[in-house]
Amino acid sequence: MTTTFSTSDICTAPPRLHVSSRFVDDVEPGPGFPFESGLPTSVEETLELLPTSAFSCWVRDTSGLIGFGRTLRIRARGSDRFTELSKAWKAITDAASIEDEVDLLGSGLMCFATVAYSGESEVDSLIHVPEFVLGRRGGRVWMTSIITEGATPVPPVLKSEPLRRVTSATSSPGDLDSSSWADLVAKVSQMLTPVGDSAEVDPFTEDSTLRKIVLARDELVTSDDDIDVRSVLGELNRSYPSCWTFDVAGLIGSTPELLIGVENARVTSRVLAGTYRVENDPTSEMPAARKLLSAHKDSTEHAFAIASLQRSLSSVADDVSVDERPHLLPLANVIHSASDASAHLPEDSCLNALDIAAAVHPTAAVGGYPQASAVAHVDELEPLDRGRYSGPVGWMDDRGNGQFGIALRCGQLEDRNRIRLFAGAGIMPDSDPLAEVAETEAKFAPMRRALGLE
Ligand SMILES: C=C(O[C@H]1C=CC=C(C(=O)O)[C@@H]1O)C(=O)O
Repeated sequence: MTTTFSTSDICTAPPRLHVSSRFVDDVEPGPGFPFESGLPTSVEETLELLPTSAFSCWVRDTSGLIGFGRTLRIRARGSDRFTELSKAWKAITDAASIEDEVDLLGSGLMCFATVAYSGESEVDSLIHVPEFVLGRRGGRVWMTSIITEGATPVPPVLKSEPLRRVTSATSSPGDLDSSSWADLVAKVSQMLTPVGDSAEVDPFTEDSTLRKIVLARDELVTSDDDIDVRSVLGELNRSYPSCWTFDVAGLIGSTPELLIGVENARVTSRVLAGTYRVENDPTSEMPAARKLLSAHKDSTEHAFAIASLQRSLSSVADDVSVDERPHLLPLANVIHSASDASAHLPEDSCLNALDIAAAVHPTAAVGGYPQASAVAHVDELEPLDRGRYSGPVGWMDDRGNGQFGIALRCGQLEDRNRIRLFAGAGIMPDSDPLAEVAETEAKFAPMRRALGLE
């Protein structure tokens, strides 16, 4: 049974969780061995072992965390959603007893989390604590069990069930069709003030002139049969191995953008802004992408995204450094301009990965530039509630470590056979509305393909 708590319930009476992590790749099949037909050797084989619903996932290439069963869920809404969830998580971790023979990133007590983009959203932000976690990192496989004090642990025996590809999906426009969205792009680009060709972007400027706004659109995909989420995740992981493929509370996707990673006080982030649409093959189109992404519109858009991260990350971390020049990140559907950043948490910092995500959200990749004025306009101009799209999605542990991606290239499951897809684009003063529509089409492509639509 799933129990969803408010953050105040948790802080008033934190449940005592018992946590145990052990390796399962050196255990002989027999009593206590969790797999009916041997240790899974790939992400696909692992997905086949899961129930068709009620699981969570954060996987990149062959490493990651897959949770199933539910020990508890915590929800929050409004502008304090980050602080409230973080406080509740700290209360839980303080009360927990943990045995962790694995001691790898993601072992021990952990939770998955997904946070709404806006404090105005009517969608819950959630922490989800699974009953079991299968982890794979550095060639090792482990299992964690997380149970509430007094509950009897029932060790699982996982049976394989083939993934069912989605074959009967159809799509329809969401809140705005593409031509109304193009009209909105045209209106918004008129509201923005260009910067000069040679202007440096100063991260610490107090200038509030509006330069960039990210606008999103949605699309509804419905299928005759239930959507086998395991199959969607398998497709995404296979086609986008360098992205973080996730499913948390039915928010499913594969994001190329790491908002924040925290590992033993080292903070990392991957900033993306500037997009080239791949026509056929990303490798042969790299020169064309380089040309487009180094031109004024995309290079300024990228500079805004870096400036915004530098400013917000400096408020919580020391030694913030960003790549001197962006690099190209080729994916099957698009090529992005990307910069990697790193920083260190001060020794006396008691912030966890969710706190750091809160400090940098929303970046210019999903809000705009400068942050405060852009965000107010997004809420006012967009007719849709983004829900958890473009918010932080990922996991964290009891030591403050964790990884949060920006929930992009994703959809929110609304029913067993219905999912709402989201995609957005950074609008600049010189944006061409039809090119921005085409860019969002390219950003829908990973989910559409995984749902059998393209
Ligand atoms: C808002 C999205 O992408 C962002 C991330 C990378 C590049 C972007 C761009 O070039 O506009 C967007 O800022 C999305 O995928 O929905």
